[in-house]
Amino acid sequence: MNYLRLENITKCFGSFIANDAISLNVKSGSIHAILGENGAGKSTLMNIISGLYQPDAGQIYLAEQAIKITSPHQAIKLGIGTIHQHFMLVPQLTVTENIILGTKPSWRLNLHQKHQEIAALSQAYGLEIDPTAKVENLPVGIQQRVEILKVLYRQAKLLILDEPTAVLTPPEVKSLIAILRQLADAGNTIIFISHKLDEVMNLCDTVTVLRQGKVIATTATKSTTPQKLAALMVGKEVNLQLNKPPISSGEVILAVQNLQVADYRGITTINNVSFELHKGEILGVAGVDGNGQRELADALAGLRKVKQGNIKFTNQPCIVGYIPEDRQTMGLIMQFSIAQNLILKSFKYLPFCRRFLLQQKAIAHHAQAAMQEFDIRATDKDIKVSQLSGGNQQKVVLARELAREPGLIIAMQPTRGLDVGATAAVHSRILAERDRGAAILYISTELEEVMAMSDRLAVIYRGEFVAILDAATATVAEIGLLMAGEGR
Ligand SMILES: Nc1ncnc2c1ncn2[C@@H]1O[C@H](COP(=O)(O)OP(=O)(O)OP(=O)(O)O)[C@@H](O)[C@H]1O
Repeated sequence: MNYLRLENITKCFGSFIANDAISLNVKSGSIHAILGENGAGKSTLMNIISGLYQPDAGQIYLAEQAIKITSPHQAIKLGIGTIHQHFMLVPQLTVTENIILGTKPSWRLNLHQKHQEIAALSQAYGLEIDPTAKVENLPVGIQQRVEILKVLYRQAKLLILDEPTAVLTPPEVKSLIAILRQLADAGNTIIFISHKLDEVMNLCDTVTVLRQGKVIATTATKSTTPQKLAALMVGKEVNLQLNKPPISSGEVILAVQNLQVADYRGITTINNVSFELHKGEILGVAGVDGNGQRELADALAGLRKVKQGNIKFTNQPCIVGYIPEDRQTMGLIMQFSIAQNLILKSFKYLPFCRRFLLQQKAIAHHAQAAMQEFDIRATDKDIKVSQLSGGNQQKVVLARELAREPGLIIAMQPTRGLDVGATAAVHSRILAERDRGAAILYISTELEEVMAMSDRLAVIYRGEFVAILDAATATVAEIGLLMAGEGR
């Protein structure tokens, strides 16, 4: 039986057709993947199913009943639970408060009891969390868990997960996959949006590929391959192999000695970190999310105070390109246009500013060139970045940070949310920066990615570099142990 059936769903933004007569059958108790390039229309479609957007045309059937989903609240009442790509949490509230927010309160709210309930729920699903912690103080990976628990708390029958593994560590991904299989076996229906083809192949029963707002194909995962899926998404063959030229590194660009950095609470989260980074070299930082990566990156970018130790740039001045972990709060001004975001670090200088006046022609020209080079898909350079798909927002950050030919690049999860084609493009672009002579710190929780990209690989655990290894000879097993605080 089809649990969800979409018939000719169409959604336009102005003259742009984001979803073009999409028809889709999602079987009851199945895990159904939706694949597509950045901007293909996946999130728009999911926003329609979760009641955030109203379609301009088409019909939705739930358990073969024609329905209208007029609001997110109604979607929840219908048993549709969505975990969005960008979190929908209230940062100032605690984990428990976020989870119970919007649910029907009993006549007297017993927060202590609710904390216990959430703790039990999180333990039952292996998603450990402190129910009393404030969400704004949690790392991205943990915030994701809150989103998942929020949906599970509401006992949704149809779960929509928009790139849920993008922020999870390999063990967390493994446990999430097991949870999702378990939920599907128990009769829940799951829609899974991901750019990770291996995950789709491992987890999902069926996959639908979207391209430019249209359904291109629907197929059983067992009768396809990652290569075929990539080609369907992009419309041409994609090389999924990384082509890395041999390293030719030079002088030391950055020397870090006994670095100590505290987090927002004053608690030391980077301790005794020392390393050197050379011209033309990629030093990877592998580690489980929340082990001090964010504080390290912020300190190197000059955004966080150094408690002890020192950071020395040997060539002064050194332009630093910083690709932060969270593009929406740290990387972009969401209400600014693409063109404005692209000059945030250079608007004071020529050719963008002359005699205190912004030079609109130069800004427009720069935006057009960057959009072409980084394949930023948008109808116009002047649209707000809030209207871009997640992947295209990330490309705006990359385009801005790499434009000034930085001597040091700090890249934190630079391919998060990018489709296979865009990921391959970012990898080759960062490798080209390395060949140009940039020193690159590549921080990622994606172990295979960081191993493939790096020349040397530092493993971070509880704020310390527990080892710096040659990436060519290090093994996944060895790094996995070090990441877990063992095998030192
Ligand atoms: N509110 C909006 N206003 C205008 N255009 C929009 C809006 N939301 C989405 N779009 C456009 O619709 C298209 C589809 O976007 P959508 O977010 O659905 O893509 P996606 O497949 O989820 O991409 P990604 O993988 O990058 O998240 C994009 O070109 C985007 O710019």
